[in-house]
Amino acid sequence: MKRSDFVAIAALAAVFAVFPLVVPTALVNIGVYALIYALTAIGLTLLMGLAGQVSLGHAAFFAIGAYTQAILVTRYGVPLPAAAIAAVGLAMLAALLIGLPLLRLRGHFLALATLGLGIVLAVSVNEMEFTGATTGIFGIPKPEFGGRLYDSPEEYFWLMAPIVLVGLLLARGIVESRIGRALSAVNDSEVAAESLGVDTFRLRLQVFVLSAGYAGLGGVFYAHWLGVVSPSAAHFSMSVEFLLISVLGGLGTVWGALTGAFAVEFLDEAMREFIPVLVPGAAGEVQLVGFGIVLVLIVVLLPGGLHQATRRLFARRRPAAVPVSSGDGEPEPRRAARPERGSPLLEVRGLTKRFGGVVAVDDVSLDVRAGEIVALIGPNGAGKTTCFNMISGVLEPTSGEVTVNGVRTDGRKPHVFARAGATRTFQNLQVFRSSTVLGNVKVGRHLRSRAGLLRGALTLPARAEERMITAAAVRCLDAVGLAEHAGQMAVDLPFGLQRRMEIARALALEPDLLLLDEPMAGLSGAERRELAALLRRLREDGMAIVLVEHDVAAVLSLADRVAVLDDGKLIAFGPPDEVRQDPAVIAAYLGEDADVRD
Ligand SMILES: Nc1ncnc2c1ncn2[C@@H]1O[C@H](COP(=O)(O)OP(=O)(O)OP(=O)(O)O)[C@@H](O)[C@H]1O
Repeated sequence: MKRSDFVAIAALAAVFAVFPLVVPTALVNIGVYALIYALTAIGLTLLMGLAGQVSLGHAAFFAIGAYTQAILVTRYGVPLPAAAIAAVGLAMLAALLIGLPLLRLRGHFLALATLGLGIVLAVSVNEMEFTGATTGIFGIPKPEFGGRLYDSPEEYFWLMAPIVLVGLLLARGIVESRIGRALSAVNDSEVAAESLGVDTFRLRLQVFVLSAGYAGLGGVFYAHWLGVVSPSAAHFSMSVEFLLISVLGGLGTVWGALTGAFAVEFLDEAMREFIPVLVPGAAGEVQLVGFGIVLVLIVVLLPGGLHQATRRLFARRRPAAVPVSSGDGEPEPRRAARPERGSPLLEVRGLTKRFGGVVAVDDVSLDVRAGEIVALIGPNGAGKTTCFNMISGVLEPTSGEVTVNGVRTDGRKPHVFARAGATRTFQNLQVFRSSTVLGNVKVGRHLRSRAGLLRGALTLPARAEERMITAAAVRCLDAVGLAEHAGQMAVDLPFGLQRRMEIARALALEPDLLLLDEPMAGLSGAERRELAALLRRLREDGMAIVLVEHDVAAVLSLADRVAVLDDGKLIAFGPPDEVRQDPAVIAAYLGEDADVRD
């Protein structure tokens, strides 16, 4: 986490400390609601901004927290903190049960399911005697700790403020952590992040469960402040309010949850004050319409929320300074030894892919051994990329087997391929657009580091690992001659350098097997020679490399073996000299071109 975060937290702490002293009690009361909703919105901002998932029913988790707290405290006399742990735990459990089946699917299934959950819960609490039906549960006491009763808006504000600040701090920690980096990469290119070992489903599920935990805790504080929990806590309008807070604040940052909460609550209050002045005799509904119009205007004019507006005001241009030296003496985490040279790393058996009537890849079998470069060549549309996609888990084969390092990976997701010790680059570049060159390569260290959600949130235990990740990423950038560009935004690099950055990103994984899809495309002559030299060095180190390449001359001079695909079929597989004289290959692909035969 950045130093500026700690400065911001300290400044906020000071503001929160004096806020109840300098504003009237009625406004402090609004501030209390803002803090309760901010807590909920922090989780929602993480879910929507970081994990790229939408929840339309977050009030359900809020209500689960509020009702559980109310029932445990009023009916069973459970001490407040223990009840709060159970309440938050139950909200998280509900999210786990919903997320497990749904987050495997792409698209807006989670949004729909949470909408459904919200409706089911709102109707259920309204009907069930256990939850007090329409009247809800009364008599929830104000909290009392160490003989101090938190019953006034001022006291309650001071009780909640540190909790919200800690919640923000933890969320910031996650955004800046290994997990945050991986999720941001998923938002930019899911397939590339997966190919570097990021288990998208698992991370999204974790963030969803965490976001429900934040909502559950918001519900706990809501219950104690109101003293009553009624079905309105689970109402759809609550979910909308949480969404508005997150979107208005700005999904790009967890700070947005706090700004959004205060903006929405005070705006709400201002509307109640001013609309009757502007529209005499206006009742509550009209006030809400005005409130809605203002919000729509803000969202339309400021799609990035208040966060974006403040950034436009204060920020000049990124990027922040990034260390470009790898010489900080941090030891590398030990990696299992590379497989012995010549041992089989990739075994492909009978690989076939049909797209409707088209057989793009037809019964291809080949093997690749540690310490060799295999080139996959063939005319346009021969099936090379489809083959790569099946081998790397991006496409499910119609039939056939893929084994990497002894692990069956066919039909599994790309992160399984990565875990088996292999990764790939892409013909159409898959740059993590919202990140720097160094940030891109750091994602490549995902599997070579460990910090999970909790360690990321707590920041400090992950610091040493973060330094190692940076050092290793800089070394990989060095290897492809990009160290001086480390701090630049990846999208600002010219195409050729982006290609090299993708290779550095793949190298950061320290794979045993590296698949490169047209790595020479778009590179200058000098860059091609440098890349060839790098690939030879990697081969010397015992890495196995498979490349699809149209520069046949380069391929024949570089590869140990060449596989030739034509119309989905493997028509030749052997040393370059053999392949270039193969009549079938000459007829299908090489032709009589003197350059190639040279
Ligand atoms: N998603 C798809 N749906 C339908 N057909 C596809 C799909 N992907 C590839 N194909 C077809 O499969 C065949 C092989 O395509 P593929 O992209 O694998 O070839 P390639 O050898 O990589 O070609 P290039 O050198 O042009 O990249 C082509 O006929 C292509 O039209």
